[in-house]
Amino acid sequence: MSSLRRPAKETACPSRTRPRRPVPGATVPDAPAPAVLRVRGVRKAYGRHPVLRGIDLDLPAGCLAGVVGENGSGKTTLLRVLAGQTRPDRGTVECPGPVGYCPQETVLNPAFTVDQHLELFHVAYRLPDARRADELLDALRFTAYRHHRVGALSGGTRQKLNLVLALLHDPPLLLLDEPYQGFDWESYQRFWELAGELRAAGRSFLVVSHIAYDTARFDRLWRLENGRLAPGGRSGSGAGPAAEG
Ligand SMILES: Nc1ncnc2c1ncn2[C@@H]1O[C@H](COP(=O)(O)OP(=O)(O)OP(=O)(O)O)[C@@H](O)[C@H]1O
Repeated sequence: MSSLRRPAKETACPSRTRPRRPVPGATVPDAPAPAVLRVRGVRKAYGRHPVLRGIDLDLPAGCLAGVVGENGSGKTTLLRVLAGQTRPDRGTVECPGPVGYCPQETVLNPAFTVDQHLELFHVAYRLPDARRADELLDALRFTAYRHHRVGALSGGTRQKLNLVLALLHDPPLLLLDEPYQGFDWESYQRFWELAGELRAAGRSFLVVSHIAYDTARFDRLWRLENGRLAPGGRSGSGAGPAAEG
């Protein structure tokens, strides 16, 4: 484990900042949101190929953060490290609560239906009822596919299921790898509506994408370059997601 480094200066999420000087007579502002993710000095190499060369990152509650970077820059590796699926060579990752991880590749069984996937995850998460699943299916408008086998779904619809499975247990931190890949325009908009509602309820997101279509939607945005996070990112074409299925 590496020694702790001082994090790069970051912009706080606007909705969660505590004013420096409270106005006399005003109600006492909320305390600063506790961190849902704290990353220090994370490094990862595959053989002699360094991919992450020292990642420092903090996320408070109720923050929509993005990481953009070119293909092969290490975004998936970073998310896998944060989700605990890949062990870093050095550094620390602290997240006190449960995590919802939506990987780039679907980890679904093509022979099972949408409903069967939901039932499996219900049991795994020990959820009391199916209410949240129903709400999420409705929010992403794919209730009609409940009884379809996943192998017969389009890529975009499979991705919706992937997203629902990551959100089902209402985790405080969501790690989403190219979450709107394959979405049509309406689904893309619905994704952002849902993300906005969850952020307002205090959930935090780290969204990884090779292109940031709407940089203004993020409270924080980094660019992963040469194994390090730099503030900001180049905007994409603005034309929305590349529909794939
Ligand atoms: N398991 C692995 N073994 C060896 N090299 C790997 C492994 N996984 C990723 N890499 C390499 O690490 C680098 C970063 O890959 P990664 O998938 O993290 O990038 P990415 O930014 O997510 O790419 P993309 O935008 O194409 O999804 C690439 O050069 C890739 O070939």
